[in-house]
Amino acid sequence: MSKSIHCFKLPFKIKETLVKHRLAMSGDLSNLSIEQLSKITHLSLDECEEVVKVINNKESLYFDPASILLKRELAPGSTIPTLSAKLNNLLCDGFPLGRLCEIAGASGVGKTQICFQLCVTVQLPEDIGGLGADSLYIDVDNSFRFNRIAEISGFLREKTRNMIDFDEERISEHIFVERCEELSHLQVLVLEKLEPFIKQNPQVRLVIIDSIAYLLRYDFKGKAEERNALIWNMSNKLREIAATYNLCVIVTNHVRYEPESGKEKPALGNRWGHYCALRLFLEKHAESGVRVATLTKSVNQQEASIHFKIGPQGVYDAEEPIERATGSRNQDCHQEPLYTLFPYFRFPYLNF
Ligand SMILES: Nc1ncnc2c1ncn2[C@@H]1O[C@H](COP(=O)(O)OP(=O)(O)OP(=O)(O)O)[C@@H](O)[C@H]1O
Repeated sequence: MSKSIHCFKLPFKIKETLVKHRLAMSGDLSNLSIEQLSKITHLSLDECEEVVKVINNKESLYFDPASILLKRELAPGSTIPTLSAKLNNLLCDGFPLGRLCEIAGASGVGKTQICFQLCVTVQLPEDIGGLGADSLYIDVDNSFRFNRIAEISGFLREKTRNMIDFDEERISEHIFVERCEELSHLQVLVLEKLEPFIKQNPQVRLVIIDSIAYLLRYDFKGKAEERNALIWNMSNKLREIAATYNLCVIVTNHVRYEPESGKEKPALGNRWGHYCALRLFLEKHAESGVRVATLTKSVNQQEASIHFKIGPQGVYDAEEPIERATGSRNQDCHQEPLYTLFPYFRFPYLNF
């Protein structure tokens, strides 16, 4: 049986390299010679020999110590930042790799705008602390607009004084888009096609499904149990893909009115809420027009809210001061605007 590479006692750096090249399961290595492995991963022949030896030892059973997980969480480029410092702070520096995250809210609150912005910021180059990565956008409710993404990248190009290559054409080459109009298509995509695609495209570190609720709420013809089983299978697969390949999976979700509380809650039922590691709930106050993002679920941050705005650059900070969320890795981020946006960046003149 194929096991996660993390079940084997190998140095952290080697495991990270294997995962980066989408060799995250022992089965992925079974048909590769030491030389082929070295060619793909650029690990030395000695290192590849060690990998093959350890993986072929069927008796070995190993669990990563927490220190290794900590190393990964603190590594530069372990999150995808937005262009709102407050939102990044709320999320502990941005949307985390390795997790299934949800952005929920009513129509027009800004879910898609955040997703568009992340398709740009995930491409920030590695040499300045970004991921230099690609994204896959699964467009379920026909909301994908490249001209809006071009507007966001144009803003960044201007702000970074062309130091970062945010050329429209280049940006567009790093976003894969799949339009999905039927539930059966979404099902096949998530359960069967996504993982092979991720393996073939190791540069993809962000997968967006906008929205997961659209077809599951309105296109489902079967019984409630079948629908729940499908939601379970899809969320399980998405969680597994996020963790195995250390990428961020973001799904957007609609809201439903809950008569008991008189409030709007994320759709797809309470059980769905357990499946995501992080839930961000967006609201827009009808009278004031103020937009609020609330972190309602996180494994490492307390529940808190921030105000945000939407402009040509996508989401950005509203002026109101906010209380600092606990657990942020970047303790000085309130003093230095550059670092609030991109914690690991080294452009001293970037000031939004
Ligand atoms: N270029 C722009 N400048 C300023 N605001 C913009 C711009 N483009 C979109 N918006 C604002 O973004 C909001 C729409 O947000 P978004 O598209 O993210 O909605 P959503 O939450 O995804 O809704 P739905 O569930 O219906 O898809 C609108 O209020 C719109 O005015």
